[in-house]
Amino acid sequence: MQFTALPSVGVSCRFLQKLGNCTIIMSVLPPVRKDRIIGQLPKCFNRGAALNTDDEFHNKVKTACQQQRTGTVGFKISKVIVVGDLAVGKTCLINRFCKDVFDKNYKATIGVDFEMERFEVLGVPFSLQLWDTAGQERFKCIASTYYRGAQAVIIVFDLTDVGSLEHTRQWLEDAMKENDPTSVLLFLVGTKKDLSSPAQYTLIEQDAIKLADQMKAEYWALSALSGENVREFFFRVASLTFEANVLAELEKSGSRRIGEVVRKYIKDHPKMKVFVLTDLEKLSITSVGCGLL
Ligand SMILES: Nc1nc2c(ncn2[C@@H]2O[C@H](COP(=O)(O)OP(=O)(O)OP(=O)(O)O)[C@@H](O)[C@H]2O)c(=O)[nH]1
Ligand SMILES: [Mg+2]
Repeated sequence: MQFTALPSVGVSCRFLQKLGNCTIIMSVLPPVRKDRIIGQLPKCFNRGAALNTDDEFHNKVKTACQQQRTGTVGFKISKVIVVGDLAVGKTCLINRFCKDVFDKNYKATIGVDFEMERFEVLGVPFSLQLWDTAGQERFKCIASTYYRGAQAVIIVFDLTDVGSLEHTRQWLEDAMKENDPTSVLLFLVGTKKDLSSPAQYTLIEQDAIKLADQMKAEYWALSALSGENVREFFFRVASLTFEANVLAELEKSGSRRIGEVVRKYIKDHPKMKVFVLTDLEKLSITSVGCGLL
């Protein structure tokens, strides 16, 4: 077996692997940055408007990650879309977290932009695909074509602009047209905290918490300019989407395991035909019959 290093492309390092006449190109990612490692479930921002108030990751998720169960906790990616009115600060928020920069000049996003952020959660590689969509009406049509398949939706408003909070209902409705509401995690995020006075902040926060409760979203307030709560927020998004992702996989692999037991039995008894009716929803075998072939 022979390996040849190729020039690196983006963050990945590529190798040519020779297997007989066959050449395989393998991509090897560098290790996850030390400041993207999550070992504990990060706290919510406000216990009155949180998706969950647990102190730790779900036990089933911790156990699966400890045992590194193949197929259940392999490399994972979740799609996250960021929506909200124009100029509320979506791009600045993503840029503060992913690149640690802040631009005070407004440059409208045209259609969509995309960032990939890599984490390690409970020892398992995990990536967030962050889709930064345009808030301007004329680009909405293009942006909405990227909504489908989101595991989390971040709805952004400007803490100094009540109108942008009111419009979040419409953004949610549009995002949900393309997604399954039962499996998407929602976050309602107020930006530009540095610009609002304590009195102004308290007022808008009351409305935002009420709305978050109605939407079943988790509420956060932050500032891309100062960086306040930005890292905490994205760690929370990464952790909750990871947890939901692993729980969904565990549920699926539970159903697969029953199928595997049945297949094995048939193989061990080639002259016997085994009929098995399973209730995959409840993961229970409801009836079994057999006969000679
Ligand atoms: N003071 C302050 N200004 C901010 C903050 N976040 C964003 N801004 C400013 O708000 C303006 C709009 O920010 P963007 O991030 O481009 O807004 P957007 O939501 O991506 O806008 P579209 O791409 O048009 O949808 C810019 O001038 C930013 O500098 C913040 O936390 N504090
Ligand atoms: Mg933008």
